[in-house]
Amino acid sequence: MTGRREADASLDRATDDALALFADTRTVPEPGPDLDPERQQESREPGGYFPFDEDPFEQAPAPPGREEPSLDVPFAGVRYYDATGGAAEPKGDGTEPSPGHGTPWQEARRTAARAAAPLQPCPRPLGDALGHTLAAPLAALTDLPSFDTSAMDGWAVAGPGPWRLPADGEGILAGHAEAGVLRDGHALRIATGARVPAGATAVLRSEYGIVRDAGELLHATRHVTQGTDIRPRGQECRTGDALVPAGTLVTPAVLGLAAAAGYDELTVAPRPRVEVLVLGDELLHEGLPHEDRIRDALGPMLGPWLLALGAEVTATRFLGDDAAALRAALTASGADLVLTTGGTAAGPVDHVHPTLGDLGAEWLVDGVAVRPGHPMLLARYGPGRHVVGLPGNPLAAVAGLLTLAEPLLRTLAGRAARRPRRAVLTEGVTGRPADTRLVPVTDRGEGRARPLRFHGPAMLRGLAAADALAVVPPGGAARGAAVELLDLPGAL
Ligand SMILES: Nc1nc2c(c(=O)[nH]1)N[C@H]1C(S)=C(S)[C@@H](COP(=O)(O)OP(=O)(O)OC[C@H]3O[C@@H](n4cnc5c(N)ncnc54)[C@H](O)[C@@H]3O)O[C@H]1N2
Ligand code: MOO
Repeated sequence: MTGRREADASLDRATDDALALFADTRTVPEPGPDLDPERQQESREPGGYFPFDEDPFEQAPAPPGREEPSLDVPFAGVRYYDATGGAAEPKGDGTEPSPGHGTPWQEARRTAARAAAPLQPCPRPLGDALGHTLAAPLAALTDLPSFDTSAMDGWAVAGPGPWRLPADGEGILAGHAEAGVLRDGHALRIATGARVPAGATAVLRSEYGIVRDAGELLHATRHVTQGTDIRPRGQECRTGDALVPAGTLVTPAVLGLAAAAGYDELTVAPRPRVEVLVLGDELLHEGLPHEDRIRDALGPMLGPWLLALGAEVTATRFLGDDAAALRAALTASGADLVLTTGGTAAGPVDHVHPTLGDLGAEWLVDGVAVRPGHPMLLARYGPGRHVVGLPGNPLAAVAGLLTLAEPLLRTLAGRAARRPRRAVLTEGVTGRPADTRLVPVTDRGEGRARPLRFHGPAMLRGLAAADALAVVPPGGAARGAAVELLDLPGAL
């Protein structure tokens, strides 16, 4: 235990330094638990239980026989596709890029962000604007408050006390102000939010006043100065002030502010329309996996995440491994973005590349130097018609969603880029020299992120326990190195 505490203390000390030196994350990994998916443990532990003082997601070396197959072995017969369109046959002359090469991860994200222009803004009623992006700055249509307002229940007073009260006990309620001038030396009951009458110099809270002389005179138990407990007109904003900039996501708070500032509708970028095409004959949509068939894990995941990314899912279609159906669905789609899952590699029924090639697609990103997810792709197959191909392995698909679909949707929806979040790793992460790694991590607080087990490309167990994906630069990162975190859409 002492050793662990000392290690934590030394990590704490390292945290600030490492965050300050964030740009330099390509530190050599220290020897430590091995997180390389090629060698990582599969998802079972003997008995399936963990002692309470152990974290079930703590890394552990892979027991023999449970390793994932190595990705370092070049594939025989793999087809490579050029970036200019169409499918290129393997040249077979040894000049093909080795699997794992592709567009560098950061460049792929930049390309995706620049692939499209923001959609045409449109007005939306407030009640229908949540989750959209403001296409114009929200400028106040009124001063806020729009009149001098009492901040407390009590009395509006004019000049120094004691003050004379009206014989009939009259007062002012919010929304019921009578025009009238309060004369010096007089007071009037007032409610929070009511308009302060002309002539009033302050509001005396009810707990700071005593009424004497048969209800005729008000005495203060605290000193009140000019303006006490009055919210002056325009205190929060003046008409025309920019309240939030264009590109802001319409949250419940933005809706409230817009209503307070006088809006009935907002000018927003429409949600990009996304059609999801789930490929694979092996997929089941209910019940237990059986024989050689498995449950579709992507259909249920992508819809909610796309919504959280600002998109509207117009349809989710299950096409099996049918090239003609894929071609027909792509051709018929009117979506801003078609998202396919599976079929991006070079297997006998991997139809995504050949079909896009047949449609004359322009390849914007064809493979990314990232693990998992390297076969992901982005192509344009007509004006304003984009397709992101996600690999079939579920964690690889999520890597593709956040690498290519997220920046493209952000641009289409006119959303401002978020400031990258950073954290230092509590464990070193190994990596291949040319590939960025995206590793599920939990947020340990104070800028620390703990890499999780069960992060193989075909696994979702680590991701389901994660707060974010850590972006580990090529070559890996040492314990204590600062890395960027990609928030998972559900946790935004
Ligand atoms: N010759 C090569 N083979 C493979 C390569 C390669 O470079 N050359 N890359 C491997 C990697 S890495 C990945 S990732 C996958 C990508 O393959 P595809 O995009 O073609 O996907 P599929 O082959 O259709 O499926 C892969 C895997 O994922 C399962 N899957 C598919 N869809 C779903 C779903 N909706 N829910 C759950 N699981 C799904 C599928 O059954 C396969 O097990 O290619 C490697 N091969
Ligand atoms: O490693 Mo693959 O790229 O499973 O995604």
